[in-house]
Amino acid sequence: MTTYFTYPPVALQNELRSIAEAIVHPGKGILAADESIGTMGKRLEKIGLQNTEENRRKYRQLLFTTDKSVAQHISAVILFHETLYQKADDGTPFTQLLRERGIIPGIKVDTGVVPLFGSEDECTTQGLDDLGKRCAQYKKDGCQFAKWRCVLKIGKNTPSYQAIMENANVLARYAATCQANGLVPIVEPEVLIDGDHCIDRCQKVSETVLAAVYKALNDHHVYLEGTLLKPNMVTQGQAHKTPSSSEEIARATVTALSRTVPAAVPGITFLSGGQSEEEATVNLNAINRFNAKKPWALSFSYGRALQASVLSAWGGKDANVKTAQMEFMKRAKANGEATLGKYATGSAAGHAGKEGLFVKDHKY
Ligand SMILES: O=P(O)(O)OC[C@H]1O[C@](O)(COP(=O)(O)O)[C@@H](O)[C@@H]1O
Repeated sequence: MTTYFTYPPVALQNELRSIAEAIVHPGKGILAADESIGTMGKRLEKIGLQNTEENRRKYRQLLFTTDKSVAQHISAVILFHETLYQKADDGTPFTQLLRERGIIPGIKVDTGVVPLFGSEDECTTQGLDDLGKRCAQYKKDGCQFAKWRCVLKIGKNTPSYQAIMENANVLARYAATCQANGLVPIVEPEVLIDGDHCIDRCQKVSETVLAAVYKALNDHHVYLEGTLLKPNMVTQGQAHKTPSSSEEIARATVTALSRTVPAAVPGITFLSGGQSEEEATVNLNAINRFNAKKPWALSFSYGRALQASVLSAWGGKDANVKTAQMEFMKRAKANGEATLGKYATGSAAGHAGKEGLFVKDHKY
């Protein structure tokens, strides 16, 4: 086995590291607004809107024209390809709106999940073929980071060796390609919440998956200081009978991460994965309050848990835009406080309340 390789140039290392560190600045986290067209359709359907390009544009405009003070809690936004090139009503490109607010634009670069042949309904994520070319273009167009999501499922026999190894390797190839083009890769191996498993099983699966991911990142010479991890929190399955407390979730999550994620990684930005807005905030707060060795920033990269109240307050009506933006501010502030372990439970009641955001058998 050869261990020879060349380090990326120092200037590239510094650039990647400083982008990653800015994203996980204390008190801040990421808005994941990169829902693919299909997923966005499901969100819009809930408020009675058609999944048209114009409705998707109007919704993202609402988010990105929120008062500039939102940048006290939101450091970065993940965009979908279509959104990156859209403009506000007055012609201002969305990327400019974000930059004016001091928010770093990023881009989802995977092209979705596909089944793994011969597996028990497991999948891998595709999009590697022209990734280098797309990353180079996205960097020119103002993106500073990228995201790629892999999905692992807990079942009696899953995740399988095949799924763990394939997804770890594809994440590593993606991460290396991003770094070669000046983009910080957000590495997202999501262990789904679907199932009736207990929290211990989720912890063991998360540890096994993360250990494989970091082995693959090392094999592919990925510069860890210029990466971020976007994992699931360690929780019981959605259909498990007894719920875990936020302290139990914090203990299991921090334990799994400390066993597998190198200290060189600057930050861990959790996905919300179907938790309600309040649960996602309370659990992040508990994770940050949990007393243990935690060498990385622990923050958020929430999609549903930052947007459920915004969407329901908006309801597709121009007259509700300001109220919906207030909801966004409220959740951003609450999660910002949670990154510091300073969120007071229940202090940011939202329009969507404690509504569960889990989508059973969702085909990602
Ligand atoms: O549209 P897709 O590809 O299904 O993406 C699903 C969503 O999952 C995420 O990775 C995490 O979102 P949640 O916080 O809602 O779990 C988002 O970044 C993304 O929008």
